[in-house]
Amino acid sequence: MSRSVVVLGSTGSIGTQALDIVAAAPGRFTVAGLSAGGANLELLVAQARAHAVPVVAVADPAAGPTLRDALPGTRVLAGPDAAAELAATGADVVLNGITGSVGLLPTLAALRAGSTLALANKESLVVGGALVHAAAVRPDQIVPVDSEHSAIAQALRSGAPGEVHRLVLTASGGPFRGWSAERVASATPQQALAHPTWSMGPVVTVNSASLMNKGLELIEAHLLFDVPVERIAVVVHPQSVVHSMVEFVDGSTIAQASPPDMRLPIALGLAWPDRVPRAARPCDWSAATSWTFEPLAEDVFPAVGLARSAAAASATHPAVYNAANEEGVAAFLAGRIGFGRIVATVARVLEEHDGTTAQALTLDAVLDAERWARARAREVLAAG
Ligand SMILES: NC(=O)C1=CN([C@@H]2O[C@H](COP(=O)(O)OP(=O)(O)OC[C@H]3O[C@@H](n4cnc5c(N)ncnc54)[C@H](OP(=O)(O)O)[C@@H]3O)[C@@H](O)[C@H]2O)C=CC1
Ligand SMILES: CC(=O)[C@@H](O)[C@H](O)COP(=O)(O)O
Ligand SMILES: [Mn+2]
Repeated sequence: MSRSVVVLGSTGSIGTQALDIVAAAPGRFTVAGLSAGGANLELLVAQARAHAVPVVAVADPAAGPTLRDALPGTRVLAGPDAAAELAATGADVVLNGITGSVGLLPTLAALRAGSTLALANKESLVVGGALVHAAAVRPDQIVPVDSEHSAIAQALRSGAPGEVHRLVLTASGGPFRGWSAERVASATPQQALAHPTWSMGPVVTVNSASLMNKGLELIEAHLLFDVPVERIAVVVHPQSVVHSMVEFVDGSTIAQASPPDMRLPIALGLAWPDRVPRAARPCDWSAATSWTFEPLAEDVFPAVGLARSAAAASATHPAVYNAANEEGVAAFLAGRIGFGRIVATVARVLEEHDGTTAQALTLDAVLDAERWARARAREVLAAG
């Protein structure tokens, strides 16, 4: 039977690839809804027409009338809550491909509605933490789409939870691998946006360059697989073919390998636990090739260490880690600050955060921490 799928962030890198997968597997999926920010209405309209989508959501309230004119017969939701409203409609699968912690409420809404959450929007899990788990109404409701976490989920099929010794996240190292700290500090947006192996949206690409992406992924892995951060290692693998590994207690390591192509983990996220035939090309074993692994230069890239400290500090520190970074990335891409100030600002704001002492994390506590971190980061960034 066809699976109904809602795609949040349909006009982005994850969203467009998800719709490619749906189009390439006729009869397997039905698109039940699309959502976007509103920056690319032409594409959103074209997608809605191509997939005969019954509901479209857009964050920009001013885009509502344009969409209603262009899509007669389609229900249009417009405004900041539109994505969460769409996520709550009870589709079989909600793919969250929104960028940033603005994806938190849609993530919670999808889980509460009982939909399988195919999660690319790692920020919502990192900032929401225990809240996200508490919103789930059944086990295994969250299926990772992030390539590393998809790799780990696949590798975990090889053993029982008690047999897992540690998780090993691979990192490409980004465009500044091998650079000195001084050189990294003055990198330009153009340099930061030139990822060596993946073509992705701008925020995750800059996060890869600063290794903040790997810090977020460390916390994401801890939350998804319930493995303490001390038992999650990060290793640099510049080819991005081994997407991560699980080391078992007997010394066996199971790795997942495929050329860097998000269509594979997206397809698996939509079809989990099944695989979609020909979702992506496999490795070519007929050509000579080599895979290399090296330690992360933690002195040049402190972001992963900061994530370890944030995860240990309190339940609201991860939200602060992410919010300060989102502010830093926006300022960097707007040309207001140098690259080195992104992570320096995250470190400073984390240090100043009091953290929650409450037993149970609440949504208000997360949103308060976010608001405080964004305001404080803006002050620090403006002060120069
Ligand atoms: N791209 C990749 O290969 C990978 C991405 N990820 C993660 O997936 C997520 C998406 O990344 P990516 O696709 O690269 O990002 P993009 O910037 O390419 O796309 C972001 C999407 O989110 C939409 N959007 C922005 N704000 C809102 C909002 N308030 N409500 C609804 N939609 C909104 C955008 O719409 P509009 O076009 O209107 O702005 C766009 O469709 C991120 O969390 C990223 O870290 C994880 C692994 C790999
Ligand atoms: C494709 C994907 O999952 C990205 O999150 C990827 O991880 C970015 O690569 P690096 O962060 O390892 O450079
Ligand atoms: Mn990733």
